[in-house]
Formats: sequence, C-alpha cells, structure tokens
Amino acid sequence: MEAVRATSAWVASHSSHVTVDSSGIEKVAERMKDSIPKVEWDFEGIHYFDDGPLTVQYLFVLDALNFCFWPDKEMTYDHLAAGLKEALQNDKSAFDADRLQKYTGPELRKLLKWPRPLPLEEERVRLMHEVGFELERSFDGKASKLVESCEKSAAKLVALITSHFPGFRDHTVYKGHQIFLYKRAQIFAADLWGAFKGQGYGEFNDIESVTMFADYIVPAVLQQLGVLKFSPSLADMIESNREISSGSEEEVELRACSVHAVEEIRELIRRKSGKQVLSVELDLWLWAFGVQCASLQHHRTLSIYY
Ligand SMILES: Nc1nc2c(c(CN[C@H]3C=C[C@H](O)[C@@H]3O)cn2[C@@H]2O[C@H](COP(=O)(O)O)[C@@H](O)[C@H]2O)c(=O)[nH]1
Repeated sequence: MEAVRATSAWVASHSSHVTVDSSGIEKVAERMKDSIPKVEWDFEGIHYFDDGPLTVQYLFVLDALNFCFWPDKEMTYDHLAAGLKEALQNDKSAFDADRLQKYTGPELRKLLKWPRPLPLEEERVRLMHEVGFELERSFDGKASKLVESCEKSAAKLVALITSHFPGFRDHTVYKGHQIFLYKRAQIFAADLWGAFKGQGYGEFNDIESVTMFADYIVPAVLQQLGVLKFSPSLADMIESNREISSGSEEEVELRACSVHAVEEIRELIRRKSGKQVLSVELDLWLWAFGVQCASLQHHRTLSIYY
C-alpha cells in the first residue's frame, strides 16, 4: 500500500483541478483529535456473517462486484450486499468457484432479485467468472485459502489479490506516471478486519497500512468538509451530473487527492493528540456520513474499480 500512498501524494502535488486545503485538514483534525465518531462495521445490518470461511467467500464476491451503483439510483451498495447475503442464505453453494464461473447476466439479476439489467452487468458477470476461475486454479476454490496464505498481512493480501485477479488492478497513468489506488482489494482487507473484528480471518498485523478507499462518495464528503477544493470547471461538471471519463486528470485527482487528504488528516491527529488513527476508521466514518446525506453530489464515472 506504500505505492498507493506515494503515488497519491504525487498526484496531489501535481494536481490541476483538485486542491487539498490545509485549513480544511486542520479543521477536521481538530474536530476529530479527541475522538473519532465510531461507526460499527455493518452498521446497516446488511452483510452475511457466520464467523467462518463462507463469510470470506461472500466478502470476496461482494468486493469483486463493489463498483458503479450510481447509473441506477435504486441499485445501491446496500442492495448488492443484502441481495448476495440472501442468495447465500438460500443456497450455501451459490458462490462455489465452479458456480461463479457459470453465472449469466439474467442469472445474476435473479440472484439479486433485480428486475432490470444491472449497471455494467456484463463486466460484473465477467468479474464473477474471473474470481471463480482463479480461486479454483490457485486457491482450491476458496477465498479463505487466499487470506490464510497472507500470514496476517493486509499488504500481502492486497499484493496477492492484485497479482492474481486483473479485475482488482485499480491503477492508471496520470501525467506519465503510474498511479495505484487499489480500492476494491483494500476494502476487502478492511471488510475482513471489520466483519471478524480483527480476529481470525480478520487479523492483520499491518491494518494501519491500508489507505482510504477511493470511491465516489468520500471525495464529495471531503469537499463538503472543506478539505478538497475543486476548480470551477470540475465543480460545474459534478453539479450538472456530467460524466467524467475514467482515467481523466479530473477523475484521478478526485480519487488520489482523497487518499492523500485522509493520510494528512491522520498524520495531523497523530501530531495533535499522539493517537494512531487508522485510515480505515476515518474512511468508514466519512463514507457513512456521505451515504446518509441525501443531497450529496458526487462525480459520475463509469468504472469497474469503484
Ligand atoms: N470509501 C468507501 N466506499 C465504499 C464503502 C462501501 C461499503 N463498505 C461497507 C463496509 C462496512 C460498512 O458497514 C459498509 O457497508 C461501499 N463503498 C462505495 O460507495 C459507493 C456506493 O455508494 P451508493 O451509491 O450510495 O450505494 C461505491 O463506490 C462503493 O464502492 C466504504 O466503506 N468506504
């Protein structure tokens, strides 16, 4: 995750459309230095959990599909998480590696009880197949094996996932430099940590190395908090719901500056109070705040990464 941190910092220092505002960072750090409002993982009560390997399989499939909800206002992350949970409760073998490789678009819709095509449905199906194929080829079909082989290191887990599963390789080229964001690979490590409460499959000795998850909700929250400032043209694109293309300078800056800003907030809290705050905790607080804010205007990019 050092690569995510370093390359995001590089974007922030060469940015043309997004600025990380130091007085905004100061305000948020000051507000949070004594206590970060604690948000429970699964505060929504929508995720499958049985304290065993099937939960790991569920979370891996969930995070393989954890992207691009906005084109259909009603299909949200909550629907996906709850829909996959119900599917698994009804059929414990629904996410077996051989089954994952066979789903069609209409079957996935049926699984999620969704009446119309899902956003980026073909990509979602392709990524399910990829997960099933590679789990079967390299990990006896089990996401739990993948996690076990990382010896309690989130950094190793992210490296292993991104080397085996191309769909998780969330990176881009910005002003000639390769930038890494690894949103879905990192959120899988954080979901394990949150679901298993830092024990068993969720025990990581280096959870502090995980950065925030560069999605489309948190950048908008950081802007509302005065931490990110947008150029007039970018602000106009977001306000008028104009699509921002994947890999454009604007899109990379929105995501990378968010990662960098959360790292700066975390560092400032450490200097002010001596407390080691995790980016994962800051992220969950910011995200939960964002999804509960109905008027939040976020950027719109068609992407399989977030
Ligand atoms: N930064 C960040 N982004 C996150 C999450 C989560 C869910 N995390 C779970 C883990 C424990 C909790 O209890 C949460 O349930 C989803 N997303 C992103 O949001 C967007 C979907 O939004 P909407 O259109 O409103 O459904 C989409 O890009 C999705 O990838 C997070 O935690 N952090």
